[in-house]
Amino acid sequence: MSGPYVTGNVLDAIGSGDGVTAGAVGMVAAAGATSVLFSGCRGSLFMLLMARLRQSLSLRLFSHLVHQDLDFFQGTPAAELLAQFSMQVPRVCRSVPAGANQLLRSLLMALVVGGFMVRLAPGLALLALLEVPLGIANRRIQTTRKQALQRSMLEASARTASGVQESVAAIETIRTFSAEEEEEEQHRWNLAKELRLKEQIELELAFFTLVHRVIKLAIRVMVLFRSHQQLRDGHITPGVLVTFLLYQDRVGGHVQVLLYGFNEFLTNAAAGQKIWEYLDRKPSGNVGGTREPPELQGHVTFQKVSFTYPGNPEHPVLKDVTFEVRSGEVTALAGPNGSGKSTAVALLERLRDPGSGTVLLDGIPLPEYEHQYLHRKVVLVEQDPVLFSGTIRENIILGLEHCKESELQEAATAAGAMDLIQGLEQVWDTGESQGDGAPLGQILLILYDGAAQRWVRTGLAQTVLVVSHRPRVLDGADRLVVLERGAVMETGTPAELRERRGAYSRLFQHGSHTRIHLHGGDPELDLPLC
Ligand SMILES: Nc1ncnc2c1ncn2[C@@H]1O[C@H](COP(=O)(O)OP(=O)(O)OP(=O)(O)O)[C@@H](O)[C@H]1O
Repeated sequence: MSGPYVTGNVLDAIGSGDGVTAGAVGMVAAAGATSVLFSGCRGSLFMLLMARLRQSLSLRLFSHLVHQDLDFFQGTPAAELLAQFSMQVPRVCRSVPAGANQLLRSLLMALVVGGFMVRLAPGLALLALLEVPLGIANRRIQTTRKQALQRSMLEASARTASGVQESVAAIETIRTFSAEEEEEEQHRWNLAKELRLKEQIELELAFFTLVHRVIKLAIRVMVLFRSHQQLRDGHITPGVLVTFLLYQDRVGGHVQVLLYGFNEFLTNAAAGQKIWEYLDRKPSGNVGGTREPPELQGHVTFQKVSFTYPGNPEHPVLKDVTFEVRSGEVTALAGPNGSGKSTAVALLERLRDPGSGTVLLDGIPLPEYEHQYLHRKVVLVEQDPVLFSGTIRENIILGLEHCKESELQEAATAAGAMDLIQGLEQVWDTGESQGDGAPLGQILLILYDGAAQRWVRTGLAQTVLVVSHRPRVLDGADRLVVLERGAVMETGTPAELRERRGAYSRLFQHGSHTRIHLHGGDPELDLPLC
């Protein structure tokens, strides 16, 4: 801030014939050097701050999201969540602190420099500072327009991204209906809408910038005209005029930062609006209780359980369902497609909570159990195992960080997968499939298949609940629960139900157990759920 003041003094000294003194040159140099040093420190400190902020916001958002309920993920396109991590978090972390810093700095500079100008030449200062209210008015109109357009732009970008994601995810359906051209047309339309909005934003920006420049120029001309009179009348010296003009440039810059920066700051903070909404969102339902009994019998009871998916409230999926899964037994859940078997399993896994009724484990409602304890005790072996990137070891110990190496090997051996894995030591530790080895997916499928079959056969698990369409698996169970359209139709041993010739027998009548495999599954690979 002292730079223009020192420069003006040096000029006046030259003008009055005193010449340039070493002291005056030293002051100019010191003012410049100090300014350079401080801007360097400010820049690097802010880069460091932004990097840290980005890391911690990303981490907070991710750990908040993984605890949300499934309805949230069902109702939120994955592309929108990805966009938060890849675009919005970096944008907010880059622009918000930098913007706040710039605003504070410019506010301070504008106040101090404005004060200097008023002290140097009050009449000229009032004229020069006219730029502030005019600039604010111009900016305010622009901001309102820009914010509305940017909101539409964000929505349009999210629509384009989720359109691409949906098309990629449903490529088989698109191919089946030969709807490639419709998808292309839809994407073209989405892109065209984005482009139109972008053009409108840029045109408006150009117009309002032009208006601001014209205001600035007009004020500069008036200041020069007035300062000429003041110089002529001897109210100011040429040095004071130079100092004043240099300050006017600076104050103009800072006022611009205040006007434009504030708007920019608000826009960038608004880009983070979704992030704050996600961070504020509390998962619906009860997250978990505190019970961790040392012993479990494994007796499961569904007591008058009803359930409806929030996405389809008109269609109750489970209606007053009551059945037991007894400890030490293999109970099979049977029923035609869509009868609610997977939903019942989802309730037992607490992926969802019943609308009414209760699911009890050893007579205690599931929500009373501690979250991690429950998921260590109630284990789901899925038909299509999900593979995470990483090694086989990491995939097996998912959720069991403190699992010992010996336990890990025991589990793989019990599942009958150790021979395969031993032939592929690289995969076990590195996740890379080498040479002619089987791909990772195949190994884990065999691993899970083997584990599930063994549990059914040997009763390795205390209680087994099987969901299957395979007659061999159903007939091998101790007890059956037959669901139809979300209601329990029959329960009993396979022999009793075969004899009764009711809902269970209907399952095996010609064609009734043939599944339509939209996802390319194989009925013979239907695996038990445990
Ligand atoms: N996330 C969901 N949102 C809305 N409805 C759903 C959802 N998941 C399943 N449904 C519906 O709930 C009903 C029961 O589905 P569920 O998957 O539990 O049946 P299922 O007996 O396991 O069928 P399948 O033998 O084909 O696996 C079906 O009508 C299905 O369309």
